[in-house]
Amino acid sequence: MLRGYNIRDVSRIHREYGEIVRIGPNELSFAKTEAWNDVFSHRPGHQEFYRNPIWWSRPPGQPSSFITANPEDHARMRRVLGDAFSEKALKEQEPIFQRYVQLMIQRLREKAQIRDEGVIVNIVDWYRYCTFDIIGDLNFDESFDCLSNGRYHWWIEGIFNVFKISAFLACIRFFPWLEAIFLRCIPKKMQDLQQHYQAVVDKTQRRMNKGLGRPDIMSYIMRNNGEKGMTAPEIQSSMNVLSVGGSHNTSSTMSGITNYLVKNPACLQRLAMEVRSAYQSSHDITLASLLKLLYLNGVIEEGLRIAPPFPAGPPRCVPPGGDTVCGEWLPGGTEVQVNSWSLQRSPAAFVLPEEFHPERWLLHTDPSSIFINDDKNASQQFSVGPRRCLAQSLTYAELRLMLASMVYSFDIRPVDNPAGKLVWSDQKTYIVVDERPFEVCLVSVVN
Ligand code: HEM
Repeated sequence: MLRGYNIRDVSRIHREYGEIVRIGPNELSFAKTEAWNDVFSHRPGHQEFYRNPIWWSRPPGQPSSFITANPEDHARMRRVLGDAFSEKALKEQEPIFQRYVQLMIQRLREKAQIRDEGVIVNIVDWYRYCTFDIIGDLNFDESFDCLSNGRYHWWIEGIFNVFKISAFLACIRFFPWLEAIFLRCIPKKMQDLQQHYQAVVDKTQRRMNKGLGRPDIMSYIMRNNGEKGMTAPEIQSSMNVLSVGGSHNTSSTMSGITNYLVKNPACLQRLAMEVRSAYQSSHDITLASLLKLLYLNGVIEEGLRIAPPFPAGPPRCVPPGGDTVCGEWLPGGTEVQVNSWSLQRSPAAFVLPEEFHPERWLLHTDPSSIFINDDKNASQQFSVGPRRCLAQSLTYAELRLMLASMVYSFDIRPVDNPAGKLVWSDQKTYIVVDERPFEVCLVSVVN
């Protein structure tokens, strides 16, 4: 786990020993579609499988958020948060998404126009600039200004350390007595973590002081926060989680998709043709119109399947008293995970699972497809059940807008150097994919 190869190790164990394997003294991994329902969905007569505290504990010194709350508090918080991610909210928030995606395109065009043969950029950085600027605006009415400055805000640089520290803490929690000792040994890191968190507390307070004025995430939280609402510390801590989860996962998915598109030029060409023939001008690209672009939507589904930003799936524990998963009885407290990486690349679920084929998601246009029997329900990057991602529509909208705007405005070409040849699936994972630089050449298209 500390080497960052846990996902691939578990995947290898699944290939060798089957769909249900033991990966720790008290831990099972499932690579079976049925397990999504058994572990995550609400099953009448069954208790909820609780979030595994080894992975989901409150970071030291921080209050509980919707991620770490017990079932009762979680339901209360989810009620408050829910409307912020409704279709109505998304429509109102569209100008925020448009502003930053257009700014990303404008900044990249400025760079690309300097030389006819285009410009080489580390696209991982640019997608992160865009998604973090969007979430800063959506959460706090304060962009992180990465796109305008062309570099990371200090708060974002700190996040990549937080993932590694969290993975390390999770390893240590397997030996509970070690955690307290470890935390005492890294006072500087703990101070950084606290300073990082305090910045969100301050941003949250500044945004709350502005009131309900704009239809961002905070305005919905404030509007819904009646008598049975969230406390100020719960809101601050939840905004912290949303700032990280609401940006890093999306930019990682965009980088993964771009990596596979560049290596599959026929797919990239088909996508560019679909997008460029659908619009007269980049200003016509709206969230509603993007829903109609079938190939674009297939590319995104395939990207989420083959380059998942959260490859392990959310870890859970069997409730007290025990329960069954995929027909197997497990005692209470058994740690379980549905290993999305293994399942989404399983030959039992998908034809040609290691290859990038957006067509597999277009069956309604091609009933003779070789992908007709693919088990689409195996790919569940947003999870299922009462704790599934609240922002699925928002995320798809953001991915569609970013990807369509990129291929509308640029020819994206491969770069013949180590960063250009990055193999996406070879990267390490510390809870999320530990992305390396990935370089592409962008050539401006005159539309
Ligand atoms: C590709 C992008 C994303 C992926 C793969 C993703 C994945 C997930 C997953 C797997 C969960 C469930 C965790 C669990 O069951 O324990 C979740 C929950 C959640 N996510 Fe996302 N997410 C993404 C983007 C976003 C964005 C952009 C936001 C907000 C701006 C967001 C907000 C949330 C919220 C509020 C929950 C609710 C969890 C709960 O009820 O406890 N996510 N996400």
